[in-house]
Amino acid sequence: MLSCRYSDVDVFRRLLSQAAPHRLHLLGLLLIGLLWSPMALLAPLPLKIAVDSAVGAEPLPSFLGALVSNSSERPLAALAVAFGLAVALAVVGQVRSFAELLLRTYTGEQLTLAFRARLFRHAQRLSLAYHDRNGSFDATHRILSDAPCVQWVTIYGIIPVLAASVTLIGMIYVTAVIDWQLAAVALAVSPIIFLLSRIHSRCVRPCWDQSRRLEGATLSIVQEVLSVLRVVKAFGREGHETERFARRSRRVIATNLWIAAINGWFDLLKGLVIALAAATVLAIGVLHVRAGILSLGELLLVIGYVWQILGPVHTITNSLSSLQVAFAAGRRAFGLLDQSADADDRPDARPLGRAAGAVEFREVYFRYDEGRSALHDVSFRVTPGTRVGIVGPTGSGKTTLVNLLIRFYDPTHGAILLDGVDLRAYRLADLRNQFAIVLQEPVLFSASIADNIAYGRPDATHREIAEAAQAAQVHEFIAGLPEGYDTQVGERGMILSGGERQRISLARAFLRNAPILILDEPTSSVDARTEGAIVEVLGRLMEGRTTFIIAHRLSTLIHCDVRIRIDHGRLGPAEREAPINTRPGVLTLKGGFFEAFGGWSRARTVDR
Ligand SMILES: Nc1ncnc2c1ncn2[C@@H]1O[C@H](COP(=O)(O)OP(=O)(O)OP(=O)(O)O)[C@@H](O)[C@H]1O
Repeated sequence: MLSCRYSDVDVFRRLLSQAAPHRLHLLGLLLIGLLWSPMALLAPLPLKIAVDSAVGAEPLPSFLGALVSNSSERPLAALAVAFGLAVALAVVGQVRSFAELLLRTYTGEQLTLAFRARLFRHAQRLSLAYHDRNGSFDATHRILSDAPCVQWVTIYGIIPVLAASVTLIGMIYVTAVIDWQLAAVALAVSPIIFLLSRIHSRCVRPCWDQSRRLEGATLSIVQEVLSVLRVVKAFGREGHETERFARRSRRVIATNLWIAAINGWFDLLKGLVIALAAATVLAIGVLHVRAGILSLGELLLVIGYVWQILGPVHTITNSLSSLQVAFAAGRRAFGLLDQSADADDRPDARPLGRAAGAVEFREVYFRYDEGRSALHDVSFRVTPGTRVGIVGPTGSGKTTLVNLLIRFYDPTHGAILLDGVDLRAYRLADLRNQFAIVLQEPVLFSASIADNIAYGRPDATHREIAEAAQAAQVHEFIAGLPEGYDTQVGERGMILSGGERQRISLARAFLRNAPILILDEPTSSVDARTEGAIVEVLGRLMEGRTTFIIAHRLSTLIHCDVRIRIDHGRLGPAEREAPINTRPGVLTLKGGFFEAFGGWSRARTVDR
């Protein structure tokens, strides 16, 4: 499993370095947390003063004794001191909590945002093969649900543990000064509690890993169904999908129940140890009061401190066990981050300005993961500006061929050359800049029409956007909309018709002005009338660009110079009627090697 190879220490170390840029905020939080320590030490004091000096006849503690000179006023003054101290402690405590809440929320959100952004950036760089294998929701879940682990570990893990540790030391010291025997009893439980916590963490760790994994898989059903809701509704499968979701959810519930049972058992054990310690302290304390070693107020003070000692021990052990869920999430997040990106640039990767557009496939073989071969010994060459139609039965490898050209995947064997250089030798970003893509199902984003057209060239001016829209014959339609180019198209452009969406994506390709054009069945989702208009636009778009157009309809191939056929991943024989256009273009076959030279005359092609 992708995420299980990291130890808790690895995850902890890496989360700390992820949080490092916010160390000042975290330090502030720690200081505010440490304020808790003196306040906890002072908390039982009003009760001691009230019992010993207001009810009883003990003098006030020396640092307060100077405030009261007349002994007849002492009970009243002691009561006033106890009252004032209780209110002051409560107010300071509330102010401290308020400041802590604000700083904790701010820092927590910043930490999560930074980690999410890092994961999101990396998820976009991962290969399509990774996303094909794991499903897109897997990454979504890691980005949204697992990224907060960075704040769980730092803000809800380390800081409470450090603050509680300091409080613990203070409490033990003060208790020991008052009555060392009671302090020793309280202290004796700590190792037992820590031991129980350690066993607890070991038991619960694999369960949390499983729970996070199952939760991701369950939520992926929601994502899948909502993204294809039209189909689900059309087939009336809402009930089935709900049941599928419920079935997976039941497994999550079972795992979480198991975790709750483990937590419950260990809490019970820890509670029992703590209760035994508190009862022992009470019994010894009462004996000490009877023996005159302690006053009643001091006993109450010590009992207060003993609870305060056990409180931090509880906080520390609880924080340590709840860190397990954070570590499980961290393992998943780093599992994603450690996947190597798409296609990493070689150290000596060469820059590429604007390619001429000569493309060569040289004995290319390709298979997806463990699957069967998708391309088999494909070799052909086209000169710049050649318009290549790609035909073949469904599943024959047409899309795979263009996916390799864009370097969505690398060939398993062989090479693809652009302008005579292996694609892998170029900087990936520069290489991808050479392409404009128009897909069968146009992809629009939930933004304005202008933003959608400028997607491939965000720096384009309004005028350039309008010119591209004119070239794609969609300007008039856009101009007629109440908000024109600022019209928001909704999620995936759903407020527009298929033909309108396709023209906008053609405008995007015009604006991109790339030397190589990839068209994947660009007319298959529109009606015959729209198709005619789009084919005309395509003709202009292809001019001067090396074009690969996948099509089933012959009418879409009308502007092609050559046509190649793929069958079961192999390049088929040349199509006799291939060069449909009058543009110079020719096909030759040399054994298995298929070439298309734009410079040859059409006459020779026909003669062949
Ligand atoms: N992501 C993938 N993972 C595994 N196998 C895949 C993947 N994509 C495609 N294939 C397989 O590779 C082969 C070629 O698929 P490809 O999509 O290239 O065919 P195509 O000719 O474009 O089909 P169509 O005309 O139906 O779009 C098919 O057998 C297909 O099942």
